[in-house]
Amino acid sequence: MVLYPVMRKFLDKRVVLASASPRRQEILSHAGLRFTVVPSKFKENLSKASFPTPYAYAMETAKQKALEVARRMHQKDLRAPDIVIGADTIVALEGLILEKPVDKTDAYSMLSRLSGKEHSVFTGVAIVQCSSQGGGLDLDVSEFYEETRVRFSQLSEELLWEYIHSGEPLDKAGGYGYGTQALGSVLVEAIHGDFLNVRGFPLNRFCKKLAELYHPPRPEDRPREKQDSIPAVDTFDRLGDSEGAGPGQGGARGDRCRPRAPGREHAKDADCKPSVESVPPTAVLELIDGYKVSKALFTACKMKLLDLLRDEGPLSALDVARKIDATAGPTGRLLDVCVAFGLLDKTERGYSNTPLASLYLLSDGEHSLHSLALHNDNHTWHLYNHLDSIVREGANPHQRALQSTADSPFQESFYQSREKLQFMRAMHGLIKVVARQVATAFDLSGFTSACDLGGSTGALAYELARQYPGLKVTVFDLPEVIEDAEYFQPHGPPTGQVSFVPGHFFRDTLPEADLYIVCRILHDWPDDKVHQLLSRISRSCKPGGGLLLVEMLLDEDKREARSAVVQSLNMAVLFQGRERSLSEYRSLLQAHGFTDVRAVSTGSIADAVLATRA
Ligand SMILES: O=c1[nH]cc([C@@H]2O[C@H](COP(=O)(O)OP(=O)(O)OP(=O)(O)O)[C@@H](O)[C@H]2O)c(=O)[nH]1
Repeated sequence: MVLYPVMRKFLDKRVVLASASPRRQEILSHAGLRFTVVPSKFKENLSKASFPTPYAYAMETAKQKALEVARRMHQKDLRAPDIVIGADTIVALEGLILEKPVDKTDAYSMLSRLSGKEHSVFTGVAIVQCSSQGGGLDLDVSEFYEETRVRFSQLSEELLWEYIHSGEPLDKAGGYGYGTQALGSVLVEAIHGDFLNVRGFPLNRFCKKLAELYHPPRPEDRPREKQDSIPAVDTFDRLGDSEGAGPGQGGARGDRCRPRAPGREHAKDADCKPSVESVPPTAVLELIDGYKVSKALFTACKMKLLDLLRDEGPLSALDVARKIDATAGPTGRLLDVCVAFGLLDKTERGYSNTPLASLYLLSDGEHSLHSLALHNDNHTWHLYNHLDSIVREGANPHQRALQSTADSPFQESFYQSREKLQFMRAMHGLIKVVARQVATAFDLSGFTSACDLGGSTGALAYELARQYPGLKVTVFDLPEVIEDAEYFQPHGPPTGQVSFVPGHFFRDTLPEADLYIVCRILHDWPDDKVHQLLSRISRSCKPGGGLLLVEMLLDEDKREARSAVVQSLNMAVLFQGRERSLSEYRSLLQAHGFTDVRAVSTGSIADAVLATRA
């Protein structure tokens, strides 16, 4: 699936990533870019002292990596790719440039320097546009860098060595890895900027750079565009031109047939008919096939194939089929789909789980989304068969049959059904993957008591308690939820910071707290119910108290934040709710006396919005 609209323009281009970094490959392929990996042979030995700044060094190294690949490919094939992307990530601390440690002692020296301090991570990126004509090679290089500030906790010797012995530091700039799959995240106290930049590739700025390179805005478009925005796909025309000016050669604008996303043609382009060459069908075909891929994932989860491969893998398709009592041919094909979508690795020894599957798809992992997959398969999937009638009539057939009293759809639809525990596990997994980012999005150390309304299993409450030892958190949820919350308690001795109180947030008195939290609750409801709940919170919240909303934020135009617009449709399918943009939440909050509304985008399944009771 192509996630970033700009990437679609590159589907028919030969794009090469001149990097052996698995993280760069992961970031770009998740964003929907199709590319071939050709690791650069450039020796990273430029003299650091000859560069005025650390980022100038990173940009030059990135450029040399990309140029080496472009030239080598041209020599070998007499045809260079269309675009070569190179990158280099470094850590800079007090004028010192740290790259990948050469061994454990080097890792120790880097990490002990970083301990207790703030440093910068710079990634230099070079985009080399190639055109080969008459045997020659024209190269047009564009470079940029991104900076992210990272603060480390004070690290004990024991923690340092334990981390070094994990083996993670050795292939990473500065000797540490950051991100949900990286152990090194435990070392990081705060981060300011693009976290993907720390992992090796600043995706957001990369897309903006592509926008700048391939289509500077036309004068008549300019007032509509925000300074910092990523243009939508229909502004990327130079890449799609089959003839005329090539990359870097300029060319008159507006006088050529400009391919646009279907349905987005401007009136004046009506005579420029899109063709299968200028608008390839790939994106539509991928959309048509999307459900097959989801179903393959659900089936792999339902058959516990990933658990099997964890316990007994690597296994051949035949062995897997024998062990699950299935037919070898289709089993192999199901496994191959999992390989193609990054869930499994396939070698001559057989199939095994990738880190992605190990972290999120085992049935019992700490961050398992296995139950979420099963819940989608067992419940949500069927509702989508009624999407047309939901769109027509405004509610799913389940809701219409129940004629639910508008303030208790959850009780009827999940918590009083056999699906209750699976639904709780699904939601628990979802919150766990974002809990740390939400808990640290703002400094909440000034609050001493918090109440998580509809806090379910306590997934966020326990994370808040971990991050803020002085904070006591009450989870307020329906009695039938609270009675099962004990199954989800984290391992280790209880600290007494988290307690559970049964109640209904539309009917019962809310527990007292300095900070109220509503995490993925408001999106379940239409505006009138949201007003009702905010008004109840506002009455309980003392002046100066806080309200932390955790929701996926739509962009203001509701067209770019893809997962949020899909989730918004999903809320209509499930509960007659919807996702909202920051300005919509701001007006709702202000209407109930909350001011100083600030938002932090986590880049994950929910963003964080903090407001203060005036
Ligand atoms: O949190 C993380 N921080 C950094 C990384 C990885 O660190 C390396 C940085 O090294 P470099 O830029 O020189 O890239 P290489 O791995 O050598 O690959 P090239 O072939 O492009 O030179 C990079 O892999 C980051 O992704 C990380 O993984 N997590």
